[in-house]
Amino acid sequence: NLKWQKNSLTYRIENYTPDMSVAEVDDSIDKALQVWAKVTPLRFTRIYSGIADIMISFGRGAHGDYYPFDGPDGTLAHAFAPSPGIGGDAHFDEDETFTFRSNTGYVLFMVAAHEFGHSLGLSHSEDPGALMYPVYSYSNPDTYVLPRDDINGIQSLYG
Ligand SMILES: CC(C)C[C@H](C(=O)NO)C(=O)N[C@@H](CC(N)=O)C(=O)NCc1cccc(N)c1
Ligand SMILES: [Ca+2]
Ligand SMILES: [Zn+2]
Ligand SMILES: [Zn+2]
Repeated sequence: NLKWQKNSLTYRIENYTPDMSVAEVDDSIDKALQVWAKVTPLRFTRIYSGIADIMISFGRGAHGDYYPFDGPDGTLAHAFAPSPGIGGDAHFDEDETFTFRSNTGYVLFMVAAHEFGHSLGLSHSEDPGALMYPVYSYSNPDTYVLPRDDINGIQSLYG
């Protein structure tokens, strides 16, 4: 499945990382989804039980799928392309240190925004300035603007 066949998607935060407060995780996830909602007709609704399109969880090592995490650094998170079941789900490696706003550790907002690009059907970009570039880089979440390459990518799917 290249993309979601609906514009209204649900998400559920299944568990939390001890690195940040609940409010900071909630805010990071919400802002990361808004990055994509701002430039598409997509709308995200949070649910607190049952199965959401985008199930969000933190885990370490083997965590229930065929893609075990690898300890600190390396893979920070992964997400599955649109499809029923695990499609859209985003998993974050608990062996990383996630932060809210500081640039020590990985800013959860940045990692989540990247992962949700995958959840919506985007693959990696070769543009080093793109959010979907394979390698993490820090940007201030309060002033973050989605790069043109990513806008073009997501609007080619949902524009
Ligand atoms: C082969 C994949 C499972 C790698 C994995 C990824 O791309 N997940 O979406 C990943 O965690 N890549 C690291 C690569 C690295 N350690 O620098 C990453 O930072 N990806 C997340 C990320 C976050 C924010 C921005 C960007 N550009 C990339
Ligand atoms: Ca890791
Ligand atoms: Zn996983
Ligand atoms: Zn990625």
